[in-house]
Amino acid sequence: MIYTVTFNPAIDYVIKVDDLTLGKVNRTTREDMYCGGKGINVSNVLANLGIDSVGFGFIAGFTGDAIETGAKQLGFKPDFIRLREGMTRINVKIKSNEESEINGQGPDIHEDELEMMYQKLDTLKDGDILVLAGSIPNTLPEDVYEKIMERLQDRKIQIVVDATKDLLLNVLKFHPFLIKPNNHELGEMFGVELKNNEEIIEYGKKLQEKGARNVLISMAGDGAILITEKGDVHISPCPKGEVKNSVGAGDSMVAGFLTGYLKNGDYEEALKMGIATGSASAFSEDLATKEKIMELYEQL
Ligand SMILES: Nc1ncnc2c1ncn2[C@@H]1O[C@H](COP(=O)(O)OP(=O)(O)O)[C@@H](O)[C@H]1O
Ligand SMILES: O=P(O)(O)OC[C@H]1O[C@](O)(COP(=O)(O)O)[C@@H](O)[C@@H]1O
Repeated sequence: MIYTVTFNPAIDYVIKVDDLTLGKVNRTTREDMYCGGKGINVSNVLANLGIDSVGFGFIAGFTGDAIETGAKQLGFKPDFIRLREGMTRINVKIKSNEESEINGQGPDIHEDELEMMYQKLDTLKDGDILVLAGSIPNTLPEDVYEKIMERLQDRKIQIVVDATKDLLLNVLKFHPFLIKPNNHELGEMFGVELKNNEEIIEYGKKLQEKGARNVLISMAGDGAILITEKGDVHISPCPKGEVKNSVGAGDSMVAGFLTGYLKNGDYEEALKMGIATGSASAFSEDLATKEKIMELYEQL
């Protein structure tokens, strides 16, 4: 079974505003609301691709209720822990002349509530896949993903981590199966700006030296680079098209990669499915449908 963990789910409020002006009343020309948060997006797109998953995470308040109901409609099994106080965040994504995002910090998670998550994770078995994705509310220590991986290290569970900075760097010693920073996040981790593919590969390999097995670096409209545990480097462009909403493109790429990999363990196939799925989400208002993914896959 595939399990996704979203410590910090969100309602994504995606609005279009002509010529956003700070300090003035702006009016939207379009608004959409989606269940979001990185693990939830991965489960959503896996469901669109016909693959079952269970969504773990923390929810709170009426926005949390909406996430729980939404998950069932999206086609994956919600198994969220309800926090006793606070509110699942609403992340605002503004599409204007530029794209801007305001992501909330999320509700507090108390020690006993975190313990409930550890107990759920203790039920995972050899052969399961676990996706740890997204930020954590800022009341939690930056080593929480590390603690989860340490706890599971004796089981044959393939773990994917999609997070940034220390949350990601701290887990590398436990050899995650896959990590997926984007090129900017990769540069930030080392305090450098990466200007070309050679530099991206050089720094991607540093994450491998620190313990990651496969490193997938997404580069938005420039495609992605995969550095595999076998030492191969695959560089892939992505299809061209009209970008409608790139929120969740990275999460979609993770779902596509896993779907491709699960066919027969082939990394080139995984990358191809990852690219097609990421781009299918970027070219859609909502996340990728199977039909759109396969249309782009055929073009690659
Ligand atoms: N402008 C775009 N045009 C085509 N594909 C895109 C675009 N933006 C994202 N994608 C697809 O989604 C993948 C992940 O996008 P990216 O923006 O790098 O991830 P993240 O959302 O994690 O920052 C890319 O590798 C690509 O396949
Ligand atoms: O947990 P974080 O890092 O704040 O990210 C949460 C946001 O990321 C998303 O999952 C989108 O992620 P990507 O665009 O990187 O795929 C949104 O749905 C959500 O609002």
